[in-house]
Amino acid sequence: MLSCVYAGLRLGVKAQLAGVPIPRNNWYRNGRDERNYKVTVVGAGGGIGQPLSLLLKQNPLIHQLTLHDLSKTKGVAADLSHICTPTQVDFFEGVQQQALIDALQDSHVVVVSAGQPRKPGMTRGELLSTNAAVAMAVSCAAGISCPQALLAFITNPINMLVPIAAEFLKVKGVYDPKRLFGITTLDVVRAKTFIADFMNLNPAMVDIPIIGGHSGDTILPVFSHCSPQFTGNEEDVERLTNRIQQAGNEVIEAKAGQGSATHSMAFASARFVNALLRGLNNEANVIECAYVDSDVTELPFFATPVLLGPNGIKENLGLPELNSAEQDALERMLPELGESIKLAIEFAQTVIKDSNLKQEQEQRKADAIGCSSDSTQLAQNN
Ligand SMILES: NC(=O)c1ccc[n+]([C@@H]2O[C@H](COP(=O)([O-])OP(=O)(O)OC[C@H]3O[C@@H](n4cnc5c(N)ncnc54)[C@H](O)[C@@H]3O)[C@@H](O)[C@H]2O)c1
Ligand SMILES: O=C(O)C[C@H](O)C(=O)O
Repeated sequence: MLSCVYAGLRLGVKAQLAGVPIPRNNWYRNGRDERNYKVTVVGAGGGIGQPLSLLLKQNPLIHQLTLHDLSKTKGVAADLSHICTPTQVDFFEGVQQQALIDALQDSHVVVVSAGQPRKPGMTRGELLSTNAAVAMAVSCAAGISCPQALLAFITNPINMLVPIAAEFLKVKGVYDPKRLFGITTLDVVRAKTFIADFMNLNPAMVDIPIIGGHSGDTILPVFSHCSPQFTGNEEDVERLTNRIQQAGNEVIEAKAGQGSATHSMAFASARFVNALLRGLNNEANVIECAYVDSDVTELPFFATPVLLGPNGIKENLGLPELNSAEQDALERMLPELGESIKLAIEFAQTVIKDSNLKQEQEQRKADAIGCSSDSTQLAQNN
């Protein structure tokens, strides 16, 4: 470990002496330690969680990487801990909520990839019944252990789990719409790749906003704002839009029942987490598309480009100006996305009503207005 650090420092000094700029991402740069953040990965033993944790172990802003899953994190953590970067790795595992509460303690960022992936022929919406419990467990644990953390969900159905998480965070009295995210970066990563292929460019040169949500027609790439300008015709836009919208199925079919996208999602989510951390670090102009609490359309959640800062979302940059085909696509998608959000909120409210969380919420309201314990009891009985 130490020899790695010294080798890194030597390389850094040599590069400086030779007038070679030290790459931005090198963790040994200038002896300056900006490694300030604790990131917890929930679902860290899974297909996404493992490669995501590998990428985060190399992130220069993370001092503590905590892995949580029902099982497997002991081995993954031991394995990652041998990698010669200064990031400390620890793990928690087990089905008990306490393991999650302990894992999340004082996290700055929590990234959630826990839950089942689709099988061929399934829609993302069909994952709701199994994966809603993850949104509930993580939100409740975050409310206790890290109410200020940025919470970023990978788990599907993103369009529904983010509104569900918001409901549980509200019950816990810790909902901050600027700190809750559904990660849609994979759609952007795919769009950059497919457009770069078409235009014979390096994908790193391509940028395009993707708005809406994360499933089928709700994924809307805004080709009129592609940079550099998209050179194809209308048919090319239609064909590539369709490929971006269906790219999840492309991977699921190729994996033939062995899960959905994992490595590309690990790449996309590591990039998104890095953007959140750069925002926390107060870097300028950190912009990513994400599915967030929103007032840019009539829907309460919507993906748009957001400017990130020390408290999460600094500014929602809103809808880019749309051409008429994009405006039509937006109007077509709104009812479907709106219906998913409505169902999700109803689902969460039913669970809340049937659980003792409602009582907890009433108690907190009563405490806030300084009620006596007698009147609190009355409120609970009602
Ligand atoms: N947002 C996106 O763009 C995107 C992209 C790809 C996949 N996904 C979604 O990510 C999720 C995970 O995919 P995967 O391929 O990693 O699945 P996976 O089955 O390989 O891994 C999921 C992991 O979650 C763990 N888990 C399940 N319930 C848990 C709980 N309550 N607490 C802690 N851990 C729990 C499992 O033990 C498993 O290790 C799926 O829902 C998938 O649809 C989203
Ligand atoms: O397609 C899936 O179910 C996984 C993910 O949402 C994807 O877009 O690859």
